[in-house]
Amino acid sequence: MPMIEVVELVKEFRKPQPTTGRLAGVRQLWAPRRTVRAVDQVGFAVERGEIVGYLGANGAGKSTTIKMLTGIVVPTSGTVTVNGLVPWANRKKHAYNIGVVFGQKTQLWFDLPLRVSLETIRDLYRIGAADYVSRIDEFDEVLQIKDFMDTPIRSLSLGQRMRGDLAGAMLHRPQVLYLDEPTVGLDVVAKQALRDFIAEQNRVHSTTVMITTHDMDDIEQLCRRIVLIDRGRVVYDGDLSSLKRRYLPFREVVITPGANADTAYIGAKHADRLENADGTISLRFDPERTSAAAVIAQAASTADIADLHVNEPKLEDVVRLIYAEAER
Ligand SMILES: Nc1ncnc2c1ncn2[C@@H]1O[C@H](COP(=O)(O)OP(=O)(O)OP(=O)(O)O)[C@@H](O)[C@H]1O
Repeated sequence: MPMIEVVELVKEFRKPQPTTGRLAGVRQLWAPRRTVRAVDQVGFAVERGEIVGYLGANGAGKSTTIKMLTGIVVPTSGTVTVNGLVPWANRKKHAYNIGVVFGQKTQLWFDLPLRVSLETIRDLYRIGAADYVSRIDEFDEVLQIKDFMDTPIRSLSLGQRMRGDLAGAMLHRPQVLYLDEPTVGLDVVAKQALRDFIAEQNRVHSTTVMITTHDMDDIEQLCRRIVLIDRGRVVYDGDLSSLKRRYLPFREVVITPGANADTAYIGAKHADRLENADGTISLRFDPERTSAAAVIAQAASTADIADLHVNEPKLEDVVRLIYAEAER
């Protein structure tokens, strides 16, 4: 049985029609309501131990889906089971199965030191004293939370707070971890610590992870599988490399000609030739028709080459393309 199973999930909200002109804000209160379908027949299954990137443009329906998976929001129709439980119907039992981190807001007690927040979580989940100590030691190895255990949450830097939040979310060893924009606003060092921690929890404890993020490095480093939604519907579900191939099927060899090379002859079969402003020449090819090795060998036989490199499609470009399509 999959760890997370989502079938024909729908969530509709009633929203006032947008109003414009004078006193628009006040008139909005009486504006007729319309139904917005934030999540539209979404379905997917996640196996234990998978890390899935749940992606989509702003307003695509990511957070609403995660809220239904965590049990905070009840769907309009459709079913969800997480480790065999319906999240909104079995809230208490379900809470033991999941950990949640929202990058935008903390789950910890703002005025209390991290230590007190973690001890409160320990007591809420009835974690034994020895387990608590060993888990804090384990978390500290990557997150270095012991450095600021006695600082109130409100005085922590964002990076420290997020490390504390992750420790709090994983303290009861949940089977599933939901992360909503976990690295937003963090510096590179803090981002890396978070990613290392998530990868390690997944590797050591087979924690199933669902992550929404606009940070493509999070995805590249953590997720092999992507579920992409657009206007509430799943438009792609598969591995990262196929996603790149589907949206950016071309690769290119970029050649810097030698000083005396006759650039007019640089080319290769099954490759389109583009002259770049910096004097380099791109040979763009479809990997289904030819290979980088063949393109390089032919180009090298046509002229003297000073340097070359192969450009792989970047996830960032793929996602930019998809999000731009979604906005049209
Ligand atoms: N409580 C709510 N009441 C009314 N409409 C809502 C509510 N929550 C979400 N929506 C609407 O549902 C749609 C999807 O929103 P959602 O927050 O799930 O998107 P998202 O993909 O998480 O976007 P973002 O990346 O901007 O967080 C949007 O049109 C949003 O305005």
